[in-house]
Amino acid sequence: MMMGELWQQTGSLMATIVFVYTVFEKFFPPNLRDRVQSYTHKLTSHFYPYIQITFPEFTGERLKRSEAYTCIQTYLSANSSHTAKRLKAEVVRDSQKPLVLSMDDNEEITDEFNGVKVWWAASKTSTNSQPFSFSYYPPPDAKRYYKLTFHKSHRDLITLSYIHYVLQEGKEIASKNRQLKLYTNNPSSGWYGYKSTKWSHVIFEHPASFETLAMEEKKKEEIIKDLEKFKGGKEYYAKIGKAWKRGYLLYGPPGTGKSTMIAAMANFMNYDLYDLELTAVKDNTELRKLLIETPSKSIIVIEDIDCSLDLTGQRKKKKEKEEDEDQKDPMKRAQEEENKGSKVTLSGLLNFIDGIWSACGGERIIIFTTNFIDKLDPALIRRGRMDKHIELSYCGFEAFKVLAKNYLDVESHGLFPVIERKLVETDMTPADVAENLMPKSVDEGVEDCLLNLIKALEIAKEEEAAKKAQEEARKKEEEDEKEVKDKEVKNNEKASDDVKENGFH
Ligand SMILES: Nc1ncnc2c1ncn2[C@@H]1O[C@H](COP(=O)(O)OP(=O)(O)OP(=O)(O)O)[C@@H](O)[C@H]1O
Ligand SMILES: [Mg+2]
Repeated sequence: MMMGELWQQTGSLMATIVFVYTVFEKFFPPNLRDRVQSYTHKLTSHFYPYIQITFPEFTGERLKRSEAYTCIQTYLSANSSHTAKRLKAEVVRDSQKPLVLSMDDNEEITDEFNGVKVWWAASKTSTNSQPFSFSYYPPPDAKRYYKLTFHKSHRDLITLSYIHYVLQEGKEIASKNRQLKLYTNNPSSGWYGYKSTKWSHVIFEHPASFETLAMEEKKKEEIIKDLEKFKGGKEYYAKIGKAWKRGYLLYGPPGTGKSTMIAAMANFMNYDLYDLELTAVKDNTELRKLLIETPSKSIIVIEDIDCSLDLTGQRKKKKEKEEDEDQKDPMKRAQEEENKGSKVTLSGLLNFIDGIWSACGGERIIIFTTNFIDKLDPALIRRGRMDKHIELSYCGFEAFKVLAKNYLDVESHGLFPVIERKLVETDMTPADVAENLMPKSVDEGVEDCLLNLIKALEIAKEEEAAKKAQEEARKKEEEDEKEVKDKEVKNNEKASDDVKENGFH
């Protein structure tokens, strides 16, 4: 205990002073106490070799809750729940833990930093005007604070390093414990009312992780390393003079795990997700306002970017449309323009990704997904904007093994070699493989499920072959038709040449 340490270290005189001080603090009215405190401080500072720093819960004129106090509380909660004898339990908003334990008022614990011992005390002062209060509960206007005590010979170490370390650790622990959120953008018509916001959120509780994600092990490790490097890259990005952000382009057929990978990334990084629905964004100004509001440690996602907007530069049958437009009455045209929705342009999006706006907040990941990478404008996906392109493809044997472990809890089986062969011959998405691995009834065991998958792979192969044959037949038909047409054209040309020749004779 702190008191015991002081007895040993500063002798009985000091202890007496501290004892008197404590008695005064507990039993005397505030105004008298303040005076006594002032005298005892003067007296003790002659003998007392310790420095004390207090961190009040509320600071400033508007009494904002101090960020330092919150960080210290989190740090001490993580460290004190094993050592402190009196704890208080609270339900904290947005925390993953059902109950958060922290040291109770007037409790003290010790901590060590680089071999140096410090003392933390959770205290409160009362500004209650009543001189004596015997109520069990603290008065409503009690002011809480943490008090850090350390020997004056360690002044620099504590003030320059330890406090910084505690605040950083507190932040880190809080960010690990908090519940992740999934945000979606609101249409701008609802941005400015009472309590309205640009983004709505729900708690994000997707169970996806890199462990359960079915893909080649090597590729998975590469992505994990890339994310780790990004997370710890604050200094690196500052050194190379680049905004601390990273862009990923996930592409592949439907059902290959693009959305699942985004969820796994959010869980791995412990970042909130901002799912940006571009079709609900009217123009580039709105886009900028939305993106500016995304804080650091967030992942901004634009799914199916090729479908979201006219970002590919491939305007559908533009000429036909323009001709139609010319004949429309102007009122109707204006109304349609209004209803058409988004006018976000490729350059608007690129400006944000590249521009100075994107640096606000820092530590942000931007992810685009698409089923058709070839459809995208190269400007959108060039390296530097989308730093890493990740292909998610049909299920290979390695990916299958992950799914078999997830769904059936098996790592090897006599049927695995058959499945390996069949997966090479047939394109099946991980989503379909997973579906086939799921037991269809309570009686189905591992082998039944694997046999179901083999059957599904055989059917898929037959269907693929039939489709291929159909496609080839269609192509052949087209070629035959073309040949007949070419022949006809040639015959007609020959006939007209003959007529011309005959005419000259
Ligand atoms: N690689 C994978 N690993 C684990 N599960 C997967 C994988 N791919 C697909 N799945 C399973 O299939 C379901 C659909 O996958 P997901 O939504 O991630 O596909 P997608 O690539 O985003 O498809 P789309 O292009 O249609 O959006 C998921 O819920 C998941 O259970
Ligand atoms: Mg998806």
